[in-house]
Amino acid sequence: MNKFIEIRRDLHQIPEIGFHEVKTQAYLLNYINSLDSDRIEIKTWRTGVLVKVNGKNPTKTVGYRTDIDGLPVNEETNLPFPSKHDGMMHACGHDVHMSITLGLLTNIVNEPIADNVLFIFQPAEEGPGGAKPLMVSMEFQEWKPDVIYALHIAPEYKVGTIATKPGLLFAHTSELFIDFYGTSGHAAFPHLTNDMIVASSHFITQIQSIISRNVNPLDSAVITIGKINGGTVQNVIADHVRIEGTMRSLSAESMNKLKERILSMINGFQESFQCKIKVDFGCNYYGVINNETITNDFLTFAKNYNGIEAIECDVAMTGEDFGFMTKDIPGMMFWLGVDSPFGLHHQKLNPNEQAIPLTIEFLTNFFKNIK
Ligand SMILES: CC(=O)N[C@@H](CCC[C@H](N)C(=O)O)C(=O)O
Repeated sequence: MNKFIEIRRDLHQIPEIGFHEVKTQAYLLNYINSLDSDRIEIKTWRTGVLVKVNGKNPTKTVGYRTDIDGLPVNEETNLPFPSKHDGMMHACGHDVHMSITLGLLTNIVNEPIADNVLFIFQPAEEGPGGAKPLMVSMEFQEWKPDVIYALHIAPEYKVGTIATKPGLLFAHTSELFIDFYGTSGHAAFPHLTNDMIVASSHFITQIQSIISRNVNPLDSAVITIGKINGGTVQNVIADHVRIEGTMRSLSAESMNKLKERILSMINGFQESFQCKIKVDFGCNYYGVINNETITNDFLTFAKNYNGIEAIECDVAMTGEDFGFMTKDIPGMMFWLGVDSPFGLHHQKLNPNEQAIPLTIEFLTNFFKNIK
């Protein structure tokens, strides 16, 4: 079996959530240290790893970033190498991202290019966000790349497909955590209580009108509530409900509008339902904005590469803290086809591993041709 498919299977078994990637970091360091080259310099940053491969005749540093965290999803793939961590899974493909990065790193170490290459194994992409604090760290600043690349697996595309576009590729995001506090009591005497199931249910439906009535229809936004918790038993009125969600928008202005409207609805709901409501916007990511020239050059190379079908895709409402990197450093991200019948964040996500060796070979050749 291909060595990097084996590595992907090892990493698949040890998913860890953001800033807890302890076993993952140890696994990565163990592999990177085995490369044993005097061109390599290694630093750790929290649970992440930075690896600089010094070039033969460098005029710049080219960055390549992979995320390394898993998700709190209960795996149901039936694969022979399932997650060993209960309730955790690499359901966003970061195991595939890491193994491709290790393959590219190995090839660049074996056949260095002219420029330095910085490999960034970044923690906490799914939350609370590793890119922003990493970028202000001394470790990153000392080796800051001049240009930066990254990929994300795309279950909906066939293996061999690469999709991207210049400009906005991934949306601006903000998490949304809201707690409703009322008064509990007997289910038969609602007039003596203040029912937070009723208040939060109205709120959940009403916030969807922000999308249809407050956001410019020529712009786009999404509000998704993915989790509701509240109440104790069927005949007691709930005095606390917590809802958890995420918001997406195509513009930073619309994201501000979403937050503004949520806050003003909260004021109204506190008044009309006579309750206390607390909101926390959690982690916020800037949209991934691909540099025009870098992306067009990448697409031209990919379109002419044997075995790759390169297409220009639409913007997606997914989020990525790689957006903080493309905000500051010229760079680009692309979707990589992995042909899984189940999508990102699904408990049955099953990427086709043949994408791993193919992408390592493609990226190695691409890096050799970076001007
Ligand atoms: C590629 C991908 O799926 N990214 C995540 C990023 C999540 C950011 C944050 N935790 C949030 O929920 O807003 C996504 O859900 O798009």
